[in-house]
Order: sequence, then C-alpha cells, then structure tokens
Amino acid sequence: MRHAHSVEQVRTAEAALMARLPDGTLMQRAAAGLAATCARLLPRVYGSRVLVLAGSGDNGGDALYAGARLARRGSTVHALLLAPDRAHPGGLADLLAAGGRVTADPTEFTRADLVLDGIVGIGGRGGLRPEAAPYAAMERGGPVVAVDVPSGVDPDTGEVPGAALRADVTVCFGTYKPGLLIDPGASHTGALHLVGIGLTLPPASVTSLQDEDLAALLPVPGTESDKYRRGVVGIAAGSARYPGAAVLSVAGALRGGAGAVRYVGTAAEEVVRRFPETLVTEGGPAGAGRVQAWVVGPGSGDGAEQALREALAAEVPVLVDADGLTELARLGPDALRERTAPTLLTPHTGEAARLLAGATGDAPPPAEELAAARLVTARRLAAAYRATVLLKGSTTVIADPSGEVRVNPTGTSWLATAGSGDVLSGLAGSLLAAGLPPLDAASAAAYLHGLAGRHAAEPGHPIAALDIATALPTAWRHRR
Ligand SMILES: NC(=O)C1=CN([C@@H]2O[C@H](COP(=O)(O)OP(=O)(O)OC[C@H]3O[C@@H](n4cnc5c(N)ncnc54)[C@H](OP(=O)(O)O)[C@@H]3O)[C@@H](O)[C@H]2O)[C@@H](O)CC1
Ligand SMILES: Nc1ncnc2c1ncn2[C@@H]1O[C@H](COP(=O)(O)OP(=O)(O)O)[C@@H](O)[C@H]1O
Ligand SMILES: [K+]
Repeated sequence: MRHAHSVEQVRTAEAALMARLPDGTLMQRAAAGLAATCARLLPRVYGSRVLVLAGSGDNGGDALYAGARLARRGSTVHALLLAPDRAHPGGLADLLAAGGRVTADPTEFTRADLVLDGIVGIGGRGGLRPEAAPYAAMERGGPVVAVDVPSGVDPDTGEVPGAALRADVTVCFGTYKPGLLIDPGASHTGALHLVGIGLTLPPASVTSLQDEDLAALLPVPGTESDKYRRGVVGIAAGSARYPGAAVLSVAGALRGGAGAVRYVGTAAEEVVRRFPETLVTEGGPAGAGRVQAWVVGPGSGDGAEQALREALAAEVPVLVDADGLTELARLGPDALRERTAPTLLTPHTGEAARLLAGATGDAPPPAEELAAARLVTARRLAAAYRATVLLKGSTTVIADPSGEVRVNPTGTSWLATAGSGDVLSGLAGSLLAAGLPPLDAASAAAYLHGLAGRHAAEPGHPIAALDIATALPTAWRHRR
C-alpha cells in the first residue's frame, strides 16, 4: 500500500522529530537522498552540468544542499535563485563552499544535464509565480528532478491551478503526498522516489493499492464454495435503446469473482446470446431471485427510475451507475437515507456534476472543474450522499463516507472508450456480491479494470469495451 499524508500531517510529524534532533538534520537527510537519486540519473557525476532552481523556502534549501553534494563529486553546479535576497542561507553557503556558482542566466536550464526543481515544495500555494512560470514550458537538456513536489502542483489535492514544472523524477521526503498520486498533479511527477527521513506519521487517509494488496483482496473460491456461496450479482441494465450496456456490464460481472450473474431487463435476449451462462429474469429487481449485490443503471434509459427504486429497496449492497446516477441526482441524497446496506456510486465527472447539483440545489458545476479537483469532488459526493463514490477519469479516486480515500494507480487513457464504464460497473458489482466491502470492491475493480485496459491496449492501440472485459482474467492472473 502506498500511504499519502497531508501537508498538515507532515508538518506535525516534522515538528515532533525536529524537536529531538540537532538543527538541520532532516534537511541533510533529504539532501543526501536527493543527491543520491540525481547521481544515479546522470551518466557520470564528475563533469556533469547541474542547475539548481532554488526558491526562498526550505525546498530551495534541500536543492542547494543536494547541489553542494554533487559539486563535491565533480559536477559543475549553477544555482538560479528565484528570490536572490531570500535564498536559504545555509544551503547557498554550502553550495558556494563546494565550488558551485550563482547564475542569472535562464538558458542554463536548457544546457544542464540535470535540473533540480527546488522552487517550492509543501509550502507552495497557487501556480508558479511569474518569475518561475517560464521554466514550466522551457526546453530541457536533461531530466528535471522535482524536490518533494513538482513546483506548482498542490501537494494536498493534485490540483494544478497555473503553470507547474513537469518532472521526470520526483524525490519526495518522509511520505507520499496525495497530490503526487492524483491527476493533474500525478502527470507532473514522472517516476516517484520516496526518501525516508524518520518521520512518525499517523494513519494515512489517502492510500493507493499496490499489487500485493490486490492479491489479498481478490476472492478465491475454497473447497466449500458453490456458486451461491460465492455470491450472485444482479445486473439491472440496458434498454431497447441501449442493449449493449447490459451485455458489457454482464461481461464485466462474469469475470469479477461472483459465482453467478443474474440479469434483469429488456436486453435478456442479447445478453443470453452473448453469454449463455447468465441467469435472466423478465421485469425488474423486485421480482428477481435473491442476489448479494445489485448493479443498476448502465444503459437503463427510461427504465432507470423503476429499476433504481426497486434495487435501493433491497437490503443488499447496490452499485448505481450511468442512467441510475442521473435518476439519483434527480431524487437527491434523501433517496439513500433509509438504506441499511452500503451504496456505491460510480460517476464520471459529468454525472458527478449532476449528483452535486442534486445535493446542493445549485446548477451543476462544469465537469472540467471537477476533473481538475478530483479528490475534493469525490470527498464532497461521499459526504453528501453518505455513500462510497468511485469518481472515474484520468485518475480514478474512490472516497468512502468515513473519509478514507483510495487512489487507483493503474489504467491507461485507452480506457476512455464507449462502454468501458459499463464493464467496470459489472466488475465492481461482482466483487461486492463476493462480499468485499464497498471501498475494497471499488478499488480492486478500478485496479483490475485499469490493468485489463493496459493488457488489452499493449503496446498502445485503440481498444473496444469488450476487449477490456476479455482481458480481465489476464489482469487477474498477471497483475502488475
Ligand atoms: N516537512 C518536512 O518534514 C521536511 C521538509 N523539507 C523540505 O521543506 C519543504 C517545505 O519548506 P517550506 O515550508 O519552507 O516551504 P517551501 O515549499 O519551500 O515554500 C515556501 C516558499 O515558497 C514561496 N512560494 C509559495 N508559493 C509559491 C509559488 N506558487 N511559486 C513560487 N514560490 C512560492 C514562499 O514565498 P513567499 O510567499 O514567502 O514569498 C515561501 O518562501 C518541503 O517541501 C521539503 O522540500 C525537508 O528539508 C526536510 C523535512
Ligand atoms: N483519460 C483517461 N485516462 C484513464 N482512464 C480514463 C480516462 N478517461 C476515462 N477513463 C476511464 O474509462 C472508463 C470510462 O467510463 P465511462 O465514462 O463511464 O464510459 P462509458 O459511459 O462509455 O462506459 C472509466 O473507467 C474511466 O476511469
Ligand atoms: K519542488
């Protein structure tokens, strides 16, 4: 599991540790880790050209001390000071003592074999200021290594409100920050390296599953298992207009770990033709046999209202997607108030906008605004609907009403294809039916769906939604 901590949590842990250690110890630990990573990135340290971009805070201090370490190993190190009269005094003195020089020439950025971005770290707010903004777009000669956070990325949320450096590598200290794991911030970090500096941290509220965590979550049938004990997932999806959504949701559900898939709706004929193993029932969820979880909404069209009502009345976990979400937005959070079993909502940003409007009574915010603020949006929705929310998109973020958040690390932009979300809904529903709690079911489904997309699109070509479902067993088997 990757654990990410907020700036406030880091500051508290840092203060406690600093009180017990000689001055400057933490910064030296950070600088040593940083310099070691830079040395590995350079073909040769001796004779290389390094530029340190140093802001006025401790982030600049880390970069200057690391620059000094590289200068002592034979690099030619220049420091470009964004606020020359407020540069970190100790760091600057150390760099000069090691033979480094101060420059005011911005073209050094292009000439350097490696650039250290020490403009701003966890103390930064807002995009880069005018004096630093040009470096965001400047042509580079070598890799850019971000110190703790790519400057201009909000460490707590991953929001990028203005210009920001795009790093090839980010060396972060003590713990991951949520903003390093969530787009648009995540797409500015490059490879992530964590340098331990000895902080004692509280439990993280933002985590990201890794392969071994997924392995522990996935249901595996035992000798006592039968199809019913493994869980039956009910899919209420599709309509005369969108029969394909039913087929795709069932395709995901069949590969999700439940022992059986029960389909209800008007697309039964198409579903059985494609997947003869599906149990089908005419009518809605209320008249179907027992299931351990419902998926309601993909392609449901006009049938969404009735299907949602019937599914929500069942005392089992319910996943609401697509047209079911549009209907839920119309009803507002009150529609979930009486529920005793968990509810999982799987909106893309357009549906999230409608859900927010349904909760606040305001006009729906622009979807792009929500895509730029994924963590905040997922948390707001989870709190408003008291449901687990899986917000889809370039980084899928899953928020529980308890405040816990999982950030999905897998995926590829090839997943942005029609029907891809229908496969995800069936898959997540299947994991719910198999008995996983909603946060685990949603994060395991997003992880597998993202991996299946990668496998299907390997090495990089368009895929259709059914290809994702077909690749799910491969993703399950060869996780990565
Ligand atoms: N915590 C830890 O455990 C450890 C932390 N360590 C390190 O300390 C870093 C935090 O240092 P920090 O607190 O000094 O803040 P920092 O990120 O340098 O920024 C503050 C300065 O930036 C400026 N500024 C603000 N916004 C800006 C913008 N958009 N664009 C441009 N400038 C902007 C702001 O200027 P002002 O507003 O004063 O003009 C202020 O002077 C942390 O990330 C890590 O690297 C390690 O050494 C070891 C252990
Ligand atoms: N830019 C992107 N990068 C990675 N994954 C994406 C991107 N855009 C969309 N996705 C993923 O593709 C799927 C699309 O789902 P959705 O929007 O519901 O499509 P549909 O309604 O056509 O099924 C989701 O799993 C989402 O996370
Ligand atoms: K930085």
